[in-house]
Amino acid sequence: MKPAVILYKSLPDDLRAKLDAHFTVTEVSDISPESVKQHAAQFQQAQGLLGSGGKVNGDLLAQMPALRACSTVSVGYDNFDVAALSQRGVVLMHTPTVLTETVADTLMALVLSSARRVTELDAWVKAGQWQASIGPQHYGVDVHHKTLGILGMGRIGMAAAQRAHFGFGMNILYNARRQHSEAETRFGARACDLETLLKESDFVCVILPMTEQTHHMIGAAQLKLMKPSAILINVGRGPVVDEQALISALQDGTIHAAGLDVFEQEPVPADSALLKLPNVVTLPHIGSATHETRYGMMSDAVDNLIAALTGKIEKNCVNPEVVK
Ligand SMILES: NC(=O)C1=CN([C@@H]2O[C@H](COP(=O)(O)OP(=O)(O)OC[C@H]3O[C@@H](n4cnc5c(N)ncnc54)[C@H](OP(=O)(O)O)[C@@H]3O)[C@@H](O)[C@H]2O)C=CC1
Ligand SMILES: O=CC(=O)O
Repeated sequence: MKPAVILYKSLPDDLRAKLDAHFTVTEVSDISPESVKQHAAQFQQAQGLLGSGGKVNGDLLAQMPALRACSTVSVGYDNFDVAALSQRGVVLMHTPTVLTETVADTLMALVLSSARRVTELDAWVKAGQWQASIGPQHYGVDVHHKTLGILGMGRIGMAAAQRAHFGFGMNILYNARRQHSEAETRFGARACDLETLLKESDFVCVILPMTEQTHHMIGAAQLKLMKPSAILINVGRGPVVDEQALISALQDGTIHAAGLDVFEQEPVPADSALLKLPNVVTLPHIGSATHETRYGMMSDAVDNLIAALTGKIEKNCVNPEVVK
């Protein structure tokens, strides 16, 4: 008999057919308590869970006694209580690598659009306000040959450094837990402590996962260390930056501007002060959102679940220590 799985994300037809060939699939709209209650029998029997969004914690695990593997369509896994999964012997699979280059492109888009005021001036032109030659009040700041500080020199950090170094001749600083010799050799990147990175960077780029250690790693004190001309970019996770402190820093000129793909609450509330600031570029968490990359992520997530439940896990496992 094929293992039962819960799917909480719509898949393209070919990937859904592949999943159906291996599993008995119940598709649900989400994994909210209401949805779990509505499909209680299927959740009880499911050995696998595939999707993205929604918390997978002790409460959900209690409703899924047969669960053996989760497969998330994301690289970040802060929605999962990994300790609880590991304690139960449930493997967690994710989709690193396939999205790395696309997210680095998004980061550079935020660097360029915040420095050159692309979205602000686009709105200005479309509002019919371009009536005469522009003057200094519309100028931006240069990106090329400036200093880019990368907070989190992992897969995406490396891809961002590559773009900044070779494409824009930028100096690269980085902060991570360990030394990244490859970044130093290939991109001339310099390892430094957080304080030095904040003080010396023209662009501070946050590409960190959300963990207990990274929560509010950038707060009022850290923003004060940045240059008044500096721009903060966040493509990691919203709660790594204290959003209230960021709003104050943007309002009082502590820093120059920000480019944000992620927020403390998503979707960002419509009345957030961030949305009223002209010196902030906001995106709706689109780091990996291209047709090609989202397809690749879903494809990897399907393969990951097949490997975890019916084959051999060779990559993409968050908690390999539970694999028997
Ligand atoms: N906006 C979006 O759509 C997307 C956002 N993301 C986010 O980006 C994150 C990074 O992805 P990826 O590059 O693939 O992940 P990696 O695991 O490859 O890189 C994470 C980096 O963060 C560093 N790090 C982790 N904790 C700390 C800490 N406490 N202090 C300093 N450095 C730390 C790691 O340091 P070390 O190298 O020393 O281990 C590593 O360099 C994801 O976890 C996700 O949250 C990812 C994809 C899309
Ligand atoms: O935020 C996206 C991810 O893949 O993580």
